[in-house]
Amino acid sequence: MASIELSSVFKAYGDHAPVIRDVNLHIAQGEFCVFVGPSGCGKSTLLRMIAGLEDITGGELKIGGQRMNEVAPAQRGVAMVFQSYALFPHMTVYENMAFGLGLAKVDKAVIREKVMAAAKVLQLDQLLDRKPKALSGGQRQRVAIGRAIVREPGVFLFDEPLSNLDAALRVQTRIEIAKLHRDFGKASTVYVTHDQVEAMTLADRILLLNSGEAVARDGSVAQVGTPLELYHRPRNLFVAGFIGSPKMNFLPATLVSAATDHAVVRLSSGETLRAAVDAQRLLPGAKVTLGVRPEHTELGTATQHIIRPLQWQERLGESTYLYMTGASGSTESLVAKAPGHAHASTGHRLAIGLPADTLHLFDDQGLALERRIPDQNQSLPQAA
Ligand SMILES: Nc1ncnc2c1ncn2[C@@H]1O[C@H](COP(=O)(O)OP(=O)(O)OP(=O)(O)O)[C@@H](O)[C@H]1O
Repeated sequence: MASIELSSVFKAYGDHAPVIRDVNLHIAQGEFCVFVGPSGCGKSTLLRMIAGLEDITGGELKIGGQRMNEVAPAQRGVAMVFQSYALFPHMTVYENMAFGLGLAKVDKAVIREKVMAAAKVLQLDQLLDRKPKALSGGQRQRVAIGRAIVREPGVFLFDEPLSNLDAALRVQTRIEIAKLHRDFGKASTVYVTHDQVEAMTLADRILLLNSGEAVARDGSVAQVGTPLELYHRPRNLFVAGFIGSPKMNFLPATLVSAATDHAVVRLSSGETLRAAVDAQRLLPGAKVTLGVRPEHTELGTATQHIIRPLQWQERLGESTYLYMTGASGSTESLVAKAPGHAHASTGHRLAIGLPADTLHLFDDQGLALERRIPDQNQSLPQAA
């Protein structure tokens, strides 16, 4: 049982540019925190620094209130589950799960009790005599998780544990990990993934790392927050573009008028739109970027709308993605998510509704203006 505290944590390999810059984060005991970001942003490095598998160049790491920078991995009270499973091929499932406890000289009867209990939870009890090569990918990953569970660590660290599984097994194992955390939720968990669906569904809080934009920001924190905070209130263009699939549409625009509860902007097509944001810090004429998620567009003219010709459509059954080209004189494209029964012919001019309270607005530095929207949580009524 342990909290994790990262203070001004920094990592550089030799003379190369830092891969982690100034990360400050407090993960409460029992919290499930997901590190997410594009390939190469440094999320595995940050996890490995917590595990003790990478040195910390600067700053401080505390686990359970104790400084850990110089403490050996085995003494940190953490258990790590790797993408590659890292099972011993010559040992059975039972021996793999018992190995760490054996090293720690735990009594054999106690080891047996713990391994059998974990095997039952993970539905491995019929497979204990098998060697890893006789298991499926999903079963191997369950053994790797079981090996971590039996140690009853204060901190669980997961490094892309589902990457080697096929799509269906990923979903199933993701749900199993969420249930395990709910049922044994005293341990703090840090989970690294580049998959935003895993991040959204598993996390109490997400830490998104910058990458690929300005080099000076690589490896720094883009935003920390609950999954819905990052989705509804992304702090900047990078976060807005990373969270959500298909990605948020970005349309260049010019500010026409600004107030504390709305802004009016003109697109390069000449169309004007109102956005429910606090725009008082900007002056009319400012260059801005309007953001709208494909799933928040509405077909038709019932609300403020823009007209765009249809270029392409993808019919998925449950929904249809409509890909529009820019209006004449503009190059930007737009993706709208429509109901599955919707379809149109290429070249048809469609009215795409963009309600004011679904829009995001970013200044010329890419920073979001605060949205003036109601709380996005809606409690469902309970059936009698
Ligand atoms: N031993 C090393 N020496 C020098 N650079 C390294 C070393 N290990 C990692 N890096 C660099 O550090 C950066 C972060 O790597 P890291 O593996 O943490 O990224 P990641 O976000 O986990 O990416 P991925 O999702 O692709 O695994 C990368 O640019 C990588 O090339």
